[in-house]
Amino acid sequence: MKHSKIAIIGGGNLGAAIAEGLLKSKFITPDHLTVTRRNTDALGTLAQQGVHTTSDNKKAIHDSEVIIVAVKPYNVREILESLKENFDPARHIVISVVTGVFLKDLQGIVKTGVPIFRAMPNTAIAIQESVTCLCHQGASVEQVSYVTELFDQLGITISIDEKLMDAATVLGACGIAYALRFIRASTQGGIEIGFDAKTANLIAAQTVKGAAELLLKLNRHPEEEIDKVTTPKGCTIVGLNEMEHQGFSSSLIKGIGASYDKIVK
Ligand SMILES: NC(=O)C1=CN([C@@H]2O[C@H](COP(=O)(O)OP(=O)(O)OC[C@H]3O[C@@H](n4cnc5c(N)ncnc54)[C@H](O)[C@@H]3O)[C@@H](O)[C@H]2O)C=CC1
Ligand SMILES: O=C(O)[C@@H]1CCC=N1
Repeated sequence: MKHSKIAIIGGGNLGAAIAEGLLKSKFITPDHLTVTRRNTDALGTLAQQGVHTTSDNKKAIHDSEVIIVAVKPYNVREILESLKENFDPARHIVISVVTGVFLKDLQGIVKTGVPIFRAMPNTAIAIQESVTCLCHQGASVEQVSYVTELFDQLGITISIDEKLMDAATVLGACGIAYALRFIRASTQGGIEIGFDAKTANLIAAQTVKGAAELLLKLNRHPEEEIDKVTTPKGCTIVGLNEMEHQGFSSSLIKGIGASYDKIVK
């Protein structure tokens, strides 16, 4: 599978981000990658790098072995059903990043026998910093290893039970927006206490990056690192406690629950 050609059906926010990440990682050369979209003008940046861009999904599938489906959940059935006869179970694998659409549903709309993966990355895949949760049905050991290697190039990959895929969507994919909102709020606070917006944003973003790296690189628990910052009677604990009085952790937990309910209910 190593030198397989890849087609991304639906070069929108996530599909284009996956393409960018694949190119940056050099997992694939531009001439082995096709990205489709109804309006291909929006794929100009990829086309300039040598990626095939087209609105012809049938040709994209014909020219590729690995088909990444990145269209909206309400479009996926109609699009895949119209392409059913273009799949060859002996040649193709499908990777769906579509939220809330189960392997068993995909199995019913993709041609019988085609191995199917569900992947849940986030938009940091464009810079090879995604966390991608993965599950599959009907794939060989070689295919699983290929797909894992593909997403490993684009961040970290975690193999999960499909029943956790909705939770992965919320924590990992929606999580990018939650984290960015935290940075935006920090920036606004930073401006109130004296920084210009650009400097405040830089300090807030690098601080979040540093905090995350303390956990990822040193394998620490958040509270262990928080203890090191909270001087007794100091300013950090006063700020943190005020945030908690205002519902900081509670609002985040409730927001995660609300996002989850939106997918599953
Ligand atoms: N945006 C995100 O952060 C994440 C999105 N997802 C999932 O990925 C999927 C795509 O999401 P987005 O990229 O945000 O949506 P999007 O709307 O930006 O992208 C979908 C693209 O599909 C294209 N499209 C529609 N019909 C088509 C057709 N017949 N042939 C080819 N292309 C067609 C649209 O023009 C659009 O560019 C969704 O199912 C979403 O739930 C999953 C994880 C994260
Ligand atoms: O908000 C959404 O529906 C999609 C799923 C994960 C990220 N964006």
